[in-house]
Amino acid sequence: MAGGSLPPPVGAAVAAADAQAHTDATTAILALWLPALVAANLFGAFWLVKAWADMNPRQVAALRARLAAARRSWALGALRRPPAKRRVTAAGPGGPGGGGDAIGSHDARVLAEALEAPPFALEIGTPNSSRRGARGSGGSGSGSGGKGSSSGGSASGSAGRSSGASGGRLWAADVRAVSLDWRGLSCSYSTSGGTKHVLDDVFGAAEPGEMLALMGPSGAGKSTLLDMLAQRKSTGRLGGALLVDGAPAGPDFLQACSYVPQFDNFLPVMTAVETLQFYAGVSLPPAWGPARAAARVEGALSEVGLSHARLTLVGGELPGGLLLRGLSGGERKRLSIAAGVLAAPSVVFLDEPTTGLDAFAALTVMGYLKRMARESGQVVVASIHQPRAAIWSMFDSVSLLSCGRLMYHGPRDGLVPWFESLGFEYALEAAGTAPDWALDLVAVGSHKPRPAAGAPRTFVGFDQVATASVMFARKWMAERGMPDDYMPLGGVRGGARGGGKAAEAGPKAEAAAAAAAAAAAAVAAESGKVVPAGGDGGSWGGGWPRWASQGGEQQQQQSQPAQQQQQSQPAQQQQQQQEQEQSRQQPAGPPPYRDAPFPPAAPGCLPAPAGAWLSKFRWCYRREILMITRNPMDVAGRTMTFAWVAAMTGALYYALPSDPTGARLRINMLLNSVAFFCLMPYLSLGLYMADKKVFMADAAAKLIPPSAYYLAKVAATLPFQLPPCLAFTTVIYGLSGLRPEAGAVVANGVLASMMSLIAVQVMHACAVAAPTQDMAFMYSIAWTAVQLLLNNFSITFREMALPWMRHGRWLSAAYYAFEGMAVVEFRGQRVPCAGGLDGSGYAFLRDLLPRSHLLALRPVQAALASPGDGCVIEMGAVLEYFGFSRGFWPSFVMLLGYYLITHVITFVSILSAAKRERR
Ligand SMILES: Nc1ncnc2c1ncn2[C@@H]1O[C@H](COP(=O)(O)OP(=O)(O)OP(=O)(O)O)[C@@H](O)[C@H]1O
Repeated sequence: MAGGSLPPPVGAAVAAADAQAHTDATTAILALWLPALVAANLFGAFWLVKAWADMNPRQVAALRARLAAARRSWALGALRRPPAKRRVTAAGPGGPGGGGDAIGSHDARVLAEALEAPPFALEIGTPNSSRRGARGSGGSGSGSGGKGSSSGGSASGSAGRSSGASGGRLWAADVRAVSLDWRGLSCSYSTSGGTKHVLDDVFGAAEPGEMLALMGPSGAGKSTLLDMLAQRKSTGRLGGALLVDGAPAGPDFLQACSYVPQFDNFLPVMTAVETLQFYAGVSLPPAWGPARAAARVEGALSEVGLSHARLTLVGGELPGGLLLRGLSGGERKRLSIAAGVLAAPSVVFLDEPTTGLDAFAALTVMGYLKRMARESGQVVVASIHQPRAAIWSMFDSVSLLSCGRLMYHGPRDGLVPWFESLGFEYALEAAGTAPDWALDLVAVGSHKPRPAAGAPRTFVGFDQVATASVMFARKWMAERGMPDDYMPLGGVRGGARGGGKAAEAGPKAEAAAAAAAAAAAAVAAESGKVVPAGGDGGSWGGGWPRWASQGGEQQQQQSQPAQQQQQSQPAQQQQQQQEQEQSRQQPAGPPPYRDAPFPPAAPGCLPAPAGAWLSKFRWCYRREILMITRNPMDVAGRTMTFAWVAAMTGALYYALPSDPTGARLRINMLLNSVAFFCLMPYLSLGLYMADKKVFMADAAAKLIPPSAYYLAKVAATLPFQLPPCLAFTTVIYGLSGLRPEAGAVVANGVLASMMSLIAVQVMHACAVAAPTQDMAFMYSIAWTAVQLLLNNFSITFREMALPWMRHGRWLSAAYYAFEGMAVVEFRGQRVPCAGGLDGSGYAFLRDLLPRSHLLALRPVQAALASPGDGCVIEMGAVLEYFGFSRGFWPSFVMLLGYYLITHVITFVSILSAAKRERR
């Protein structure tokens, strides 16, 4: 900047007034920033200590005990003697606190209990037969199937509360025993390569107290089948029927079953007991009341052997990378199971419950499940990979899949005999355990070599798999006296499938079918043990078993080539209506499962019991509070970061002068603080992404209505979002010495808070709407760029050459906040200039008008130096330059509208995320 000589200011009165103003401003500065900074740090420190205390209950209990002991000693005057050392533990209602040793011995005890009697030598084929007898359903045996399936569904409810089963177990008395029967389950996807069939005509059944293993090579369709049975599947073209006690599963089935995912979504910062309390709160009927729910929680902890760890954090990685020590893998899995069975479901589905566990932990977990099924009559269906012998022996029955086809369903001990009957040889020494052998046998794929001469034979190719599945279907149906019209269809349905590959119609498929027929004939001829049954004996090699209740037309409908199946929607609807009409006119006959849409009811449309919404809201709110306050990076971290960045920024702009130079710096600082509010919420993006995962898991389990979740989140987070922002703006305001009027301080704080809330909300919306974290970053960066560029500062809207770009102001919350804050700061503010321009102001004019001879003239310089007692500078001129006119209220209303819109966008994104399948 060019220098310039400045005549000395004149006017003693003006100088005195300036000095007084300066003193006042300094007082205002000190009155504002110091308390704000101290308060922010105390606030952050409080939550930091609280987070530590909440997450270390044992240490806190020990500390308290020490303090109490010290107080007692002091009271007794025995301070001189050191108190005797004693081990202090946090004894909770579930039992005394324990260390790692206790966990091991406890596991061993629980395992011993689980193994104590029948589980490893179970009666095959008729598990829990005494229970079924007690139910009085008189027909739910696995042999009934089809028409005769379990007609006594309603009676089973009460009878299922087997008194003998309870044995003191908490959930046993509340479990309503049910039998399941699934038929013709199919799932296919439209892919770029054509229709991909991942499940085809899968059937099966499970009885109360039965433990069923879903097995198959990778990609065989286990998870898909599990999801369909658990009514969680929402993508793909689904077909088939699920019967519960002989009747098509209704919406209430969702409430009667629970699903334990492979990977839980527990919050690392919650203890085991808090986690179960939450799940009890959202899954138990409100009518239970707190006392009964609490008893159920403690009982469940004790059932799965976690009483000793009730106060242990779940642990794991917090968003941001902080690792919390917590439950071991096996304990976590048991907690998952406890959460799944809290509401005493009739059926428990588990996706790979042993994956990731060591051998002993896996055995312990399966031991719990076995005992639970045996004692409470729950059906337990678990997908499992290569179970070790001890675990295998706990299962009553097994469903073996390959390439989406059912290879076997039935008693565990029937698996080997079935495949032996097909001509495959099982030798324990060479093949390992039965499940290992069966998996090797049915796994097919391009990389599977044909067995060498003399080596044990296995399936090679999808065609053999398809053939064997047809043979098994016939055997299964025949054994159960299923309707005669259940026949494999003759001919080829246009698709050869294998290893999850998309089906292709056409000559290739026909060739495959021919090969299948040949292979089947070879297998049958070689073994000489299985003779294809049915009227179309020669055609089974390429055909598919089909459920058909009304003869040929319906079979035809299902056996159409893929392109014919994709009829126009109205035509399909018309046909469905006709079929429904037909079935109504025929009172007798097979159950109308074929007409039942799958899933039977729109997920998430369960009638919520009265008071359930409020109760779920309360539990979600509680969980949110724990999540926020226990993560040191959340409330505490954010508040302190805001406060210290504010202190640094304020120090940069310390005590800005009230002159034209000061005006420029104030404008810069206001814009910087707005930009800061746009950037700081990036701290929360990871938190929101992690939170979304938790919500989607709960939504998939239909545990929490999105509205309850969202409102609870807003209610819990809002009070914690405001303090950091207020601390930031107050510290900066004070240090820089902005307009020292109470109204201006409040207005600035409100506008800054709105800007901060909007930015945080935008991050939340991006996290929810984006499918991945990278995409969420892209969305947020796009928004931030708009805020930083379109705020009327570096280029004003009227200066933009492209007029349409000016409409960008509607997207810029930063613009409204900046405008409002600038107007609050400058409107109506007059700075006395009786003392004349100071050196920098004069130099500024010289820079602005370098060639002006006027400024060099002595009279002009004298006038600038001493313009007279009435001289004032109108700071509002700054606003005119930027074209700012909206004051506090219009800016506030614009920001409020913006904020509400971001909430609407977030909520709509949450609704859409809740519908997405979580796989
Ligand atoms: N949305 C989808 N679109 C296309 N194919 C899909 C889709 N979801 C699943 N699949 C395919 O369905 C097949 C079966 O998947 P599924 O997860 O049920 O197998 P799995 O037996 O559980 O496998 P794993 O043991 O490896 O988990 C796989 O080939 C998979 O690629």
